Amino acid sequence: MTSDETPQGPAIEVDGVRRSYAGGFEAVTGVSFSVARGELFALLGTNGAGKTSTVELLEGLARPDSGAIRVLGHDPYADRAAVRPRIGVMLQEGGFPSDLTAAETVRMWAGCTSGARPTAEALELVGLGHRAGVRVKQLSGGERRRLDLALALLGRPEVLFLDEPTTGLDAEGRRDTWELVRRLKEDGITVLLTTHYLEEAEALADRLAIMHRGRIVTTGSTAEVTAARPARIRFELPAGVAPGHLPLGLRAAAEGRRVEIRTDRLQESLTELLCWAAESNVPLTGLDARSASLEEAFLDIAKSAAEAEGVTVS
Ligand SMILES: Nc1ncnc2c1ncn2[C@@H]1O[C@H](COP(=O)(O)OP(=O)(O)OP(=O)(O)O)[C@@H](O)[C@H]1O
Repeated sequence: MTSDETPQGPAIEVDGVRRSYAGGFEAVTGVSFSVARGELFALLGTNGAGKTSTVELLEGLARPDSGAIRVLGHDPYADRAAVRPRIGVMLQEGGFPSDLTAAETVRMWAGCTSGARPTAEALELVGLGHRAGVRVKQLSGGERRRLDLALALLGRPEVLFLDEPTTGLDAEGRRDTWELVRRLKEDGITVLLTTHYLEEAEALADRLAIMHRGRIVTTGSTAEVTAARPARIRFELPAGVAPGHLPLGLRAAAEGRRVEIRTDRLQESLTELLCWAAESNVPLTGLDARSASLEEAFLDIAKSAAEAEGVTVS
């Protein structure tokens, strides 16, 4: 262990990082966040927000123009030899020779990984034990993603980078991967996840950051990110009862008999609505009350960021 490494310090620290590409386009414009050991942190964002550009810096594949990055206490670019054996990277496209079997692929990869798990263990870990002898080209898309994951886990990493791990998987494959990621977390692995699936971040992340145009627009737990967004109550009024009959305090938008109320005080508004319905003897068909989802928060954030830039989003 080197002097700059604190065992209890964050697994990842990013401070004021900027990255430009040839031609001067700045894709990452001053990003800061930190990820505690054993935490799962999700990096979300609109298309082209700069997630991949940021993650590549953390993986030591490029050097930031300015700002500082520490992964397990080291600069991942300057000190790549110290960091690389301790991280696992699951790429979006594995790109293996398609004529090799799953087991041969793992063995080939193990040849360049220090302290690699045995092949059978790596395949079992991702539920591919029974597919060891199958050629890569005969694996399903979901199985190939799991093979990508087996390779990322081969060196027993302390920090795992998952880039869109469930893209192309069906609902069951996605749930299986989530279970696996949860188990890895229970084993104490720190995970940095990028995903376009907000429900994936909602299901897995301890904390998350939403990026837009190279910067972090909001960060926190799902509950913190959604807390600032209004909750929603929906129902249908019976014929003969107009939305105008609702209590004045409830800001209701109506379309025919369907009513939607947006509120920052879900419990109070719901109580007010239910008391009114009981007193007035009005049945509320299809009543549904819920806090804002991460998806709503994300869409709101993307919309306000675009509006601030003068772009209209429908
Ligand atoms: N090699 C490159 N040269 C020039 N510009 C680039 C390069 N790579 C990415 N960019 C630009 O940098 C910006 C951020 O790209 P990046 O791939 O980091 O975003 P992202 O958030 O990962 O996007 P997505 O969700 O669409 O994959 C985009 O505008 C992209 O066009």
